[in-house]
Amino acid sequence: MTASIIDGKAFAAGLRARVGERVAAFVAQAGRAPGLAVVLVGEDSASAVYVRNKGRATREAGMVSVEHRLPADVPQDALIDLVDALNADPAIDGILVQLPLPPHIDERAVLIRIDPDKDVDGFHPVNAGRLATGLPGFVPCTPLGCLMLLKDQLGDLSGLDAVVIGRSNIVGKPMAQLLIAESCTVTVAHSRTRDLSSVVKRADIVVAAVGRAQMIKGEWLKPGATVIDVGINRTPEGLVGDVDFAGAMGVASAVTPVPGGVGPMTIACLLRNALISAERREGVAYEKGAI
Ligand SMILES: Nc1nc2c(c(=O)[nH]1)N[C@@H](CN(C=O)c1ccc(C(=O)N[C@@H](CCC(=O)O)C(=O)O)cc1)CN2
Repeated sequence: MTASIIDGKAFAAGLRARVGERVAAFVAQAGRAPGLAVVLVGEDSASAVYVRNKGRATREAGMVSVEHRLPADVPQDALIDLVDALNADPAIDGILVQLPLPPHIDERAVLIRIDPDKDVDGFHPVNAGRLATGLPGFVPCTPLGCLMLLKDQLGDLSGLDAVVIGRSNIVGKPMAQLLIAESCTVTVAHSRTRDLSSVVKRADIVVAAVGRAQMIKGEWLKPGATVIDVGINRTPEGLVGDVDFAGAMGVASAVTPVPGGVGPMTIACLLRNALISAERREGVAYEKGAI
């Protein structure tokens, strides 16, 4: 069996185009473009690339991109003051603080300060609670992108066995919540999970977000499984995911590649969340689930 490759780059391009069309409709109704503020602290080179790409994608979709670059030694209070100013700015619909933050800054203290209704990253505990209880809110971009790819691939997910490997607040936990909401039977595995290969073997859907290069082996998979690889690991051989891609291709029915799978969906979903935030804030009518 050779699996099909899930083309996240193409799917993300389609989503960005749909967001762009709806941004144009928003501008016609509201008389202004949605505004997205991105805050980068420090010099992390991967973060700098992601922030640049976010700014470009935001502008290409017809939105206003506001970028704030702060030095690596910025005091936490100054970062929080900036978040407060963005919360109060009526032209800003979405606020994102790029992670990771330097070690002297308490990430949670910063994220909790973002107005939940401008929290387009979906990391605020209020939005985590809304997701867990089925209320409308913002869903973190990477798991939202994974879910879109899964639904595009499989249609109705109800009743399927899903294993999420990783329990971070950014990917693993919200991914599990999204799959529960789709009526999957969900197992969350992590570094203490015993006999991980047997847990993975049961799964129709595998979402790997563990942060270890090529850890999930092809022979661990159930034949015909759909595999979503969230990992971005820089190795001497180049960028690889958390899944042994070649091995998975011989067993699974569909696999996301790295690069070109989940990564591009993260930025496309950020644009979607920023647009929805602007629509909600301006009371512009939108069709739920249409994007
Ligand atoms: N505030 C946030 N910080 C971080 C998030 C996030 O969602 N919000 N996610 C990641 C980084 N990230 C976006 O910020 C991100 C990661 C990867 C990609 C992407 O397109 N990856 C490409 C490969 C690009 C490369 O060479 O690195 C791919 O997979 O094809 C986009 C966004 C951590 N921080």
